[in-house]
Amino acid sequence: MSRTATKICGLTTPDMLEAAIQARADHVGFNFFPPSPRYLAPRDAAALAERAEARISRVGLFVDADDAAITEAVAAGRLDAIQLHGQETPERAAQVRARFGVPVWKVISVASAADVARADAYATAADLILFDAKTPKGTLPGGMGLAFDWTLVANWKGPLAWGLAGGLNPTNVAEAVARTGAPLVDTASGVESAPGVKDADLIAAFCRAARTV
Ligand SMILES: O=C(O)c1ccccc1NCC(=O)[C@H](O)[C@H](O)COP(=O)(O)O
Repeated sequence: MSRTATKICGLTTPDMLEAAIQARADHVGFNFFPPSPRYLAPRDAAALAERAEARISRVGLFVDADDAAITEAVAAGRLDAIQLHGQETPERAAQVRARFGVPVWKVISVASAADVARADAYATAADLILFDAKTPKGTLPGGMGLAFDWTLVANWKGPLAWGLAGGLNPTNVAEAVARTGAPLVDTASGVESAPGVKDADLIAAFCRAARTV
């Protein structure tokens, strides 16, 4: 069985970045959605990206962003992948991949089996599906610390690589991996002491726990 990959999402400071690198996380997420408490302005992403270059993969998170916003962030954050966390259609995901030439991770917000089935439509449009919890109307589409029913994606045999997000933390991530077989796990609020404030010990504990399975 191969090692579970980890992504720490919503880093905003050099200390947080170093903590993720020290913990041997595989990816860090830069959040380019302005309403988020984890928002990173492109000029700040540039400084983090310089530190991160050749040390850890950088995934840029967007919610229904236009090409201009993605263009600025891809350059500033030296992005290795683009995570589409909004209502982007398969056509839009394919367009983003073609235009920016980096892998596209499409988030599918899950509350039912029908939501999981929506992933199939991205078979040729994206490179990875990230299953995350569906959040209540009027709230942020991610980063809310909400989990969904993991049995809906257990041992998912879809047409793409995949990962699991939503309410994962150092305490439950090993069980989540054991129960779903997720090859990649992603967390934001589960490794924070307050919204947007990452905790180095929690990041280390999360990465360690994800790899124990
Ligand atoms: O983190 C945010 O603030 C956020 C805002 C809007 C869209 C997505 C967001 N986060 C995306 C992530 O990749 C999170 O890791 C994922 O939603 C899980 O979050 P959490 O339940 O807090 O671990």
